[in-house]
Amino acid sequence: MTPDTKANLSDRLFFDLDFSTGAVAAVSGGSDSTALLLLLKDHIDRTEPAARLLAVTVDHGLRPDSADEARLVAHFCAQRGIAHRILAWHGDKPATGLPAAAREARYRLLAEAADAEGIKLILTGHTADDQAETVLMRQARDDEGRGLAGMAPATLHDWRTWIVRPLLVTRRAALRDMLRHRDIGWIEDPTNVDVRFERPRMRAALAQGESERRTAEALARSAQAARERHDIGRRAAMLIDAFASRPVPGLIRLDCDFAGHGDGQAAIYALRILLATVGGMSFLADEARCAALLARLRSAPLCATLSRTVVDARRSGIFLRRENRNLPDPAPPVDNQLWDNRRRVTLGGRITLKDRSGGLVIAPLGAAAAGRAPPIEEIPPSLSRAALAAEPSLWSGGEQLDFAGGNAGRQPVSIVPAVAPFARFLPSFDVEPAAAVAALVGAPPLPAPPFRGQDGGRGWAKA
Ligand SMILES: Nc1ncnc2c1ncn2[C@@H]1O[C@H](COP(=O)(O)OP(=O)(O)OP(=O)(O)O)[C@@H](O)[C@H]1O
Repeated sequence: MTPDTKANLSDRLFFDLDFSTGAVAAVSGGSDSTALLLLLKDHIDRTEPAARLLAVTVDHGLRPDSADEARLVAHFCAQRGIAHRILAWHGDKPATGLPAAAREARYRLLAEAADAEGIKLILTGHTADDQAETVLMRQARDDEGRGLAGMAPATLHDWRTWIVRPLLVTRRAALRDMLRHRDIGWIEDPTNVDVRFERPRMRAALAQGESERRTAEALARSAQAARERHDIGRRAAMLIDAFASRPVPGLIRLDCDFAGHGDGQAAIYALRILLATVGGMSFLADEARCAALLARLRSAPLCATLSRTVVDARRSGIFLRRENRNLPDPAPPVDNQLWDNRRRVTLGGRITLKDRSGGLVIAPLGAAAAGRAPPIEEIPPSLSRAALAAEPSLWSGGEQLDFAGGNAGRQPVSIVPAVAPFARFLPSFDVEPAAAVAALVGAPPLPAPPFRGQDGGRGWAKA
């Protein structure tokens, strides 16, 4: 690859990214993330030399060589004048679900590194080959639905840091050619060929013939599924805007007409998101069960529970509230913790030693305190009280200080609503319904998107 085409490539990959707060590049030292770092450095040097660039390597401590590999990346960065940090994953490593736990820890550490520098953008080196593997793995698991969209071009982490995958449209072979041309080596992670794991198995299977055709087909399928997923999210957001309201914290009311709306598919998607939000679930409510519930809601009053949410349909509306079971036990507030997945807890600067040493706890408001809440017009008091009882409240020595529906901001702890299924990871496909639900439940608005202007063909949904 000539220097000229390299410049073209980096411009095409990064031209629309907002580097105003800088960027963290997630670099494992493999070919993809090494290429990402070089192209990014080249782009920033040429177009935005004042923008900060920080490379971060996570040492998962899962292989004997991992610390040495992280130091190799540090050396590589030092040679090029790129700031670099190594972050180690401490703590217990689970016996099952290790790749998923490692990924969670990796994104948490990357986000902490970005936060510490005031950076709002993290870039990873996922390629078109990774995307094809993801789609084929999901297909092999019989996930024929919207999961076939694969990885989103961007994902919002913890409702505040964007993780962007600018290489998602670029083939690994092209990146490796670029590295070879510049005489730059990379680390081969032995886990990538360890067939005990699903992805290496898929990679090996893909390499066994017709790989180009199968990859191209998988990518086309993914692009189509991404369009469909964005579209249904947009329609679901319209229904949420039009039919849902929040009479009191913890209680969502849907107009009865929602159940009979002509766009049944979007109504099911909206219901899946709303049930997960109200129930504090990190994944959407089951599609088939929501479809059945919606059908029943069309014909009769009912009271049912799904996704930890009580669905109480009456003539005056369809009401959703968190069921009163399995609420979190009273516990001292922890910074950036999700309480019941429904509230984000942030410790303010004014928190004192006494507060920290056990004086403060977060616990459900409970039936007694909820019973004292004033009635709300047109809302059956039994419903609003049951919803309020499951809301978090701040207590000190048995005395109730405030609850999340009140003016919690004046307390040393802020407890703000979160959109449970998207609170940790929000794929860009779902920004429209996430924004609609955030407005509904009083969660903070979404941060500005990571792309400037048009989406550069990434399938990005503008919030
Ligand atoms: N140890 C690491 N340190 C920093 N970044 C990493 C590390 N491992 C992976 N990454 C980042 O994640 C990208 C994808 O890596 P890889 O495909 O190995 O991870 P994955 O677990 O399959 O992906 P995902 O994290 O989305 O599931 C890399 O290109 C790199 O940007």
